[in-house]
Amino acid sequence: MIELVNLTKRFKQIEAVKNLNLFIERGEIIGLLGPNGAGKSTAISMLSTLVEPTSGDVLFENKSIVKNPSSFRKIVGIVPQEIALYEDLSAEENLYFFGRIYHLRGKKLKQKVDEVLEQIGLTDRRKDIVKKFSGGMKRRLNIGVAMLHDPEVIIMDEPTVGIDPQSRNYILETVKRLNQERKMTVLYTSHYMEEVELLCDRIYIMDKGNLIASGTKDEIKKILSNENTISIKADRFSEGFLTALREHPSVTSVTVGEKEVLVIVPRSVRMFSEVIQIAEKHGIELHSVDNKAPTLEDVFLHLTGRALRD
Ligand SMILES: Nc1ncnc2c1ncn2[C@@H]1O[C@H](COP(=O)(O)OP(=O)(O)OP(=O)(O)O)[C@@H](O)[C@H]1O
Repeated sequence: MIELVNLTKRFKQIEAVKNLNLFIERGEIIGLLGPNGAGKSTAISMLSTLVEPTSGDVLFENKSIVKNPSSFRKIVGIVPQEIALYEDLSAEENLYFFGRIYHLRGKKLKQKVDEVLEQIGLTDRRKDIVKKFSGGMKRRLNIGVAMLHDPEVIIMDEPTVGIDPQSRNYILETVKRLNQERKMTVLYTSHYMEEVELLCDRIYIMDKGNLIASGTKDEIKKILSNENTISIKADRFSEGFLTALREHPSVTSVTVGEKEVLVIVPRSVRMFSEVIQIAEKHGIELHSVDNKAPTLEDVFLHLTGRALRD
C-alpha cells in the first residue's frame, strides 16, 4: 500500500534519515521505533507530505506522493507529536473547527464529531474547554482530530509521551480498536518498546537515521537467538562484582539497572554457578539468577550498545 524507497533527508550537516526503505500493507499496525533523534519524526513528516525528501520517494499504491501529494492527503490522518489544539475552545468546538478544514459541513460534520467524541471517550467532556483537560485527554482529542475525515491510514508520532498510564492504556486500546473494527492501517512511532510489542504486527527500528532492524517481533528477537540474557537480581551490586562480570571472557555485554543486572553471553555458555561464585567473592547477596526471554529492548541494546531511552 505504502512504500518508502531510499528515502533520505539532509538538514545542512545532519543526515536525519538515510536511505530508508520500508513498506506498509493495508490493515497492518507498523511500529517505527528508535531513541530521540533517530529520525522517526523526519521520516513520517516526509510520509505525511509535510517535508520534502532530499532524495528517494514515497509511493502510495505505486504512485509517488512526493510528486502528487493531494490524493494521499485525503486518506491519511496525522497525529503530531506536539498537541495541536485551540486551548480556549471546547473539545467539540475544536473538532468542528478542524472538521470544516477537512471540508465537512452540516449533518455530516455533526455526525462525525459525535462519533469521534465517542471513540476517544470524551463525549461527557465535549463542552469543556481544552485548557482544563489533562495531558492524556488532550492527546486523545489530538487523535480525534486526525480521525474526523475517516482516514484509511493514520500516522501517530509518539502519541503517549508525557501522559498518565490510564490515558496511555486508553490510547493503545483505541488504536487497536480502530485497526480491528475499521481496518485502519496504522504507523505508530514510539520510543516505548512495550507499546510497540503490544500493538504492532511488524516493526522497523531506526537509530541515527539508519534502519537497523525490521521484521515481525519474533523475527527481530531471533537476532538474539545465538545469545542468552541472564538476569541477576540483588539489592545492591559493587563495582568489583560488575567489573568481574564485564571482564569475564564469555560475557558479551553487561547492563546495570537499579536492582537487576543483565548479562548477555553466547547461547552455548552456561554460567549460573560462576555468577554465584563471583557474587560470593564480592560479598553480593543475590536474590535470583535466571535466564530471561529476549525483549525488543535487548535487541536494541545488542544492535547499538545503548538502551533505547538513553
Ligand atoms: N528542521 C530541522 N532542521 C535541522 N535538523 C533537524 C530538523 N528536524 C530534525 N532535525 C535533526 O534530525 C535528526 C532526527 O530528528 P527527528 O526529530 O526526526 O528524530 P526522532 O527520532 O523523531 O526523535 P524524537 O523522538 O526526539 O522526536 C536530529 O538530529 C534532529 O536534530
